[in-house]
Amino acid sequence: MTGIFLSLEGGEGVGKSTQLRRLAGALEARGIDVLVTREPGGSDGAEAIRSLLMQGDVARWSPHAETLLFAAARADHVERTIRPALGTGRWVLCDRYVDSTRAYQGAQGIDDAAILALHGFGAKGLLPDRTLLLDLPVADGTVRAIGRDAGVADRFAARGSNFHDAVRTTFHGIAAAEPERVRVIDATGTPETVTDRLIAALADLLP
Ligand SMILES: Nc1ncnc2c1ncn2[C@@H]1O[C@H](COP(=O)(O)OP(=O)(O)OP(=O)(O)O)[C@@H](O)[C@H]1O
Ligand SMILES: Cc1cn([C@H]2C[C@H](O)[C@@H](COP(=O)(O)O)O2)c(=O)[nH]c1=O
Repeated sequence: MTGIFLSLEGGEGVGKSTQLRRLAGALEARGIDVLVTREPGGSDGAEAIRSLLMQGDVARWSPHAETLLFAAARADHVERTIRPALGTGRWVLCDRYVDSTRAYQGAQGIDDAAILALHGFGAKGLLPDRTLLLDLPVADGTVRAIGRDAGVADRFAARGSNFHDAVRTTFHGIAAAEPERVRVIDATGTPETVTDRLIAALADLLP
């Protein structure tokens, strides 16, 4: 029995965590056994690496070191959490995955082929069955995130709008290159409206 692997992607404050919870509820209401997880994190080792990645000065890690830390966290997460859950038939809903590395570390000059090679080694290349890319203008996501965090930004959110524009552009490039896996979801409007769009983008996978 193999479950379905879904990832939610997008920039800061677009509503991934909100939609992950709402989507999990909607799937459970259909009788689907769901595991909600996140990156970086999702296993004991990966959560420990998350603390290293999220705290401290913006320049704490070089882009190369940062990329390796994300890949190491993902390797542990996939091995200890994601594959076992999929193996028992559960649906895994993951808040960010390898496309975030391609977008965020890619925006710092890390080569996409190198990121995918690391992913091939660390996670044996596991990709989601469907990636839902929540799309919102950077300024709108920033307003949402500031409202949530009361102005306290982590190492990534603290970067400027040029960086976040590059992240959004890279996400769009991935979606254009892999339209079957990656669906762009308009993240404007109410949470209810956005959830309806997500469910529609999963119609072919639902039982
Ligand atoms: N559709 C929506 N309309 C208005 N506000 C929203 C909507 N969805 C989420 N929010 C609010 O925006 C803020 C950011 O949402 P959320 O934490 O889900 O985003 P995120 O994409 O997970 O952010 P990050 O990547 O920064 O962790 C929260 O305060 C949330 O309540
Ligand atoms: C998986 C992953 C994440 N990031 C960045 C993106 C975000 O700014 C943070 C995670 O914060 P969140 O509130 O949990 O979304 O980490 C990254 O740069 N590269 C990655 O692979």
